[in-house]
Amino acid sequence: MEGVDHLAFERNKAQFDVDAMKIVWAGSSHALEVSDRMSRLVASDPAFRKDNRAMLGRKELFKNTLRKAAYALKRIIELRLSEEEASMLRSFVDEPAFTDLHWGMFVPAIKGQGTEEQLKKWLPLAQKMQIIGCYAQTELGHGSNVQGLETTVTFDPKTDEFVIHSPTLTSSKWWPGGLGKISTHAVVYGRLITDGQDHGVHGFIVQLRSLDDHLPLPGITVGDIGMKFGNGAYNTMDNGVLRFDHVRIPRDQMLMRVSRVTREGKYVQSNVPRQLVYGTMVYVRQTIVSDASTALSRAVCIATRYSAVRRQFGATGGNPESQVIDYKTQQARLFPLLASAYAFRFVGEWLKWLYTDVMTRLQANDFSTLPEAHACTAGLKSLTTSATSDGIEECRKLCGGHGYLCSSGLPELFAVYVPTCTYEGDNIVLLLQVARHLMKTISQLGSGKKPVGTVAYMGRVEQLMESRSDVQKAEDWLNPSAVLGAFEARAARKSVACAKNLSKFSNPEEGFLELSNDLVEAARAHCQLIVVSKFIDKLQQDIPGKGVKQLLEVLCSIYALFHLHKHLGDFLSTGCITSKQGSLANDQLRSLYSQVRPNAIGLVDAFNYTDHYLSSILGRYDGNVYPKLYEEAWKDPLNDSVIPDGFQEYIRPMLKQQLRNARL
Ligand SMILES: CCCCCCCC/C=C\CCCCCCC/C=C/C(=O)SCCNC(=O)CCNC(=O)[C@H](O)C(C)(C)COP(=O)(O)OP(=O)(O)OC[C@H]1O[C@@H](n2cnc3c(N)ncnc32)[C@H](O)[C@@H]1OP(=O)(O)O
Ligand SMILES: Cc1cc2nc3c(=O)[nH]c(=O)nc-3n(C[C@H](O)[C@H](O)[C@H](O)COP(=O)(O)OP(=O)(O)OC[C@H]3O[C@@H](n4cnc5c(N)ncnc54)[C@H](O)[C@@H]3O)c2cc1C
Repeated sequence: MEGVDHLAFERNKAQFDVDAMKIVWAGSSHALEVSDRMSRLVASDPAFRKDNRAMLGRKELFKNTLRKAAYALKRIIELRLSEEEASMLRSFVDEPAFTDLHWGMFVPAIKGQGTEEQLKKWLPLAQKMQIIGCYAQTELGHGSNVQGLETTVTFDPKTDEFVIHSPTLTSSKWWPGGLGKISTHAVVYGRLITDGQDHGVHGFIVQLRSLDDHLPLPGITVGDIGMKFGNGAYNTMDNGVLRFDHVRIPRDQMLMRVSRVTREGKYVQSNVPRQLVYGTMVYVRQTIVSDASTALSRAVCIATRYSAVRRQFGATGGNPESQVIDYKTQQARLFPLLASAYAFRFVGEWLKWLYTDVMTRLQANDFSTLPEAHACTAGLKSLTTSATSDGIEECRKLCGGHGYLCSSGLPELFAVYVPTCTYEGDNIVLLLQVARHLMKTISQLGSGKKPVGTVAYMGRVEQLMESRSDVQKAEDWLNPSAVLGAFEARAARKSVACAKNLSKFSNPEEGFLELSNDLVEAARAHCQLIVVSKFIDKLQQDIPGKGVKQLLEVLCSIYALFHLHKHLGDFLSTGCITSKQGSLANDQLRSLYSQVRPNAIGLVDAFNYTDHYLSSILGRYDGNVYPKLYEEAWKDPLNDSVIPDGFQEYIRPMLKQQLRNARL
């Protein structure tokens, strides 16, 4: 029935102030107001329609993305939107596009690695979109190992230029988004060579295409790398290939904040650490953590609403069948994902703070927190994107057969989301970076250097190696200090075990390779501890609204106890808890799921997503699923005609032949 809220009875069950929770989710009343306004603006404009994406061929799909990007910019200018509003509007357009790389990587790379002079020259051009840029780091043969890049950038003192060259096939730039067809410029990473000396990888601003006719400049070969996973999905993006044949750029197009080359060809390093060349990745990894909460909450919103609509079995005495959300197994799969979405939101908020703090310190030449920022962004990017990818797929399964339909919104969400496990650093490679940080922290404990930030607990390692949980009854697990104690002890013990095993190797690098699986597990345990502790920290804040804080406490406990249950082997084998305590945690989880149940719809409504943004019939706000699924089926191009193309040509003759054979 059109106009009827089929989920109203669920909404009436909520025991908390949903509007207040919306503010907590958005981060502030201001952020909620802006995101609400921008999402409605996009949803109400037919130019941003996206329900036909899965049906479009690559060329049509891509052209459509270009149209939307140009139209979005036109609206941003017409409506005089602020940077914050414009960025929100682009995110609600919800279609991967070259603009993501322009705003998300090209502009930040210039901002982070350019000198004042370079900022003055390039930023206005990029900000007004008079040029369009991408981030060209990865090569056909080299992605994770940035130091292994082959592209050469050789200084020619005669002309005061750099000569960029792709010496081998494997040195071809491969993957950069926006590069394939649209970008006019790129920040290109290559090995800087002066006077025959290789100074390692540096970034350079390079013009790729003419601003007059958009043709590649001399010496440049550029194109798209081809279709990617899933129909529609990430194929709106022109991931590209790029080769240089001795292309010349002026010397002042080297990004020179970290180091520079003088007119005479002398290589001069500034006082900032070399790792700042990797700064753009740190920035983007931080944004990816917040985006994880957005992607996961979308999937959870769809699966939760549909689980309340869907009924199976249990019809007794003329009553309808049971809502599948009432099955304990459904709750045990769904509610930890709901809790994870909130957990990632808050750890994302904290990571943004950490990043901003590091940036402020860098301005004052304080580089002390850079290793912590690198380890946290790398580890949390890895943890949250892996969990979100798995979570989206779990949500698809939670929706049964209908989840497999494109109109559920889940296949496309998965296909667009899953490469986050690879881009901006493969998730295993990044966890190994965290492990290095942990091993270094442990190795420095004896020197009296006090660990700070997220590794501060390592300073209590002796106590944590001995500690025993004092949980005696299920409710004791609601105590944040019981949870923190267990997670800290597990993380510390896993790291210490790795460090002890590493010390048995005469060659530490060999040991690191041999023990890398254990190191990855230790890094994961450390990252889970960060998520749990930042959720607990969030709850120390003043959170207004009836029942809001109480529900967040429930979700925090679910996040922690679900992981304790899932990784029980870790907690038991390291002796942090007993098997009895493990089973009490499980008892507590069941009770927590029951507390979430009446509030489940309210908790996903608090994400404040429009139907346009969700693009899911199963996740419709009004729960009017069946009539809309039925209606949608008839829109499929296969249903344009009763008899499909190809039937007369192939199937009718085949049928006839088979009938003839049968009569013989
Ligand atoms: C339904 C439809 C839904 C639609 C939704 C639509 C919404 C839009 C969706 C999507 C939009 C997408 C927008 C985003 C697009 C992203 C595109 C992706 C871009 C990319 O992938 S860019 C390329 C990224 N590449 C990588 O990440 C490479 C990974 N590798 C590395 O980072 C490094 O090589 C390394 C860290 C693995 C190793 O480096 P290296 O060998 O130099 O280092 P080590 O020797 O190990 O360490 C040396 C030293 O440096 C420290 N270090 C390393 N990295 C950093 C750093 N980044 N910052 C600071 N410090 C660093 C390291 O710890 C060592 O320190 P110590 O010496 O030990 O102290
Ligand atoms: C959709 C998408 C968009 C992208 N956009 C851009 C872009 O805009 N700009 C850009 O420059 N790049 C981009 N990339 C490239 C991306 O950054 C790389 O693919 C990523 O960094 C992973 O590197 P790789 O492909 O070399 O993987 P590999 O390193 O080859 O990984 C292959 C396997 O080897 C394993 N492995 C590698 N090294 C180690 C190790 N040391 N120890 C243990 N295991 C290891 C990995 O875990 C993985 O299982 C994009 C990629 C994708 C998929």
